[in-house]
Amino acid sequence: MSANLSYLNELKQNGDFLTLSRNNEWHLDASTFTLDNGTAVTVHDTGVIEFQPKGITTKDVVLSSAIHGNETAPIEICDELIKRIISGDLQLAQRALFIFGNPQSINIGKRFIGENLNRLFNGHHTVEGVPMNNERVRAAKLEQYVSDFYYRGSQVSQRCHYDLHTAIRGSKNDKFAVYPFLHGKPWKKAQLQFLLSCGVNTVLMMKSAATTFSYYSSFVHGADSFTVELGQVKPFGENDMSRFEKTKQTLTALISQKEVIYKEFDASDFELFSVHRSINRTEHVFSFPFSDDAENFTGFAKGELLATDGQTCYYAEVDGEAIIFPNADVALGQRALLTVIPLKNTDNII
Ligand SMILES: O=C(O)CCC(=O)N[C@@H](CCC(=O)O)C(=O)O
Ligand SMILES: [Zn+2]
Repeated sequence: MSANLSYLNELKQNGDFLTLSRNNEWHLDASTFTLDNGTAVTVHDTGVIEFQPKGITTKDVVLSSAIHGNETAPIEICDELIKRIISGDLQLAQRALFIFGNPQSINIGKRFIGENLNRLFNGHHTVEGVPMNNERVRAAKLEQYVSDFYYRGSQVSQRCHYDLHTAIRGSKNDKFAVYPFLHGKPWKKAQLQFLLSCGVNTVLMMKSAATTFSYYSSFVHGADSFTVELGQVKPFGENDMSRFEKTKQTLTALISQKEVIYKEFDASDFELFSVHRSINRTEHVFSFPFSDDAENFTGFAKGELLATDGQTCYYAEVDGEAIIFPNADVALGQRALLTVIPLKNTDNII
């Protein structure tokens, strides 16, 4: 065995792909092996591991976490699933690709190292005149791993991608998902039912293209794709894992069952929002009038101040315009705030 693949025996023994990835922050040599139950395991790179069960599958499932390294609960969920699969405790019925996006940022407990990885997808990693850095290289590779995974699958399989995050602030609606812009295609009840089963009853419908991982897999690969916010960010060891039980069970069923039957769609189970606008930080002097502990989904009355960007003041345009992801520390040119309003027209959900 090549010296670089000396990790294989240990991985087979302990299934600890997370530690292996954290010990190899930006690169790990590829390798493959087969579990006793016939599932083929392929390590593509650090943080990127694929499972192909024996027999016919109907879904190609991508589960990503650590696109932001300090968002630990999703990392713990995926770590547990990977260990259960490698130990043989969890037998898969569907193809699955797990991604720990940014192992070095996990190690330093920060959102990112040099640049926010989730602003670099859909080709934004490679821009003429902008120097590459580790995150840009990683975003390009992650796109390639996802493309290859979907292309190797059956072209009639359902593609899905759940990019698991936790939010910086607390949220009135603790768990919520971002449905990437579908360019006029309908939203899917079946996906909303999957989210509900995960404990996510709040969904924000985006209305423009984005540079996020979930938008990339949705737009480029036609995947049913979401950014899923599973609560507030916490360091390792401080997550109350009982809050993620429904999510874990639903993800487990998704990859281990041939078919999963969800509850019938009922619009009253959900709080659906339409993204009203995105406010970017364009000036060094940028501030919010509310405190750091103001929660996501806090609503403002029409005319109330929402943000100040240099000389520009942004006021709520409609009663109840609510704040999502306010962050005054983003890089210049990036999104500092989303606002949402209740979704009025649900005709486009099939
Ligand atoms: O709480 C925050 O401010 C950010 C949490 C987070 O990382 N959210 C994602 C959302 C991506 C999307 O809009 O689909 C992000 O900001 O990258
Ligand atoms: Zn995040």
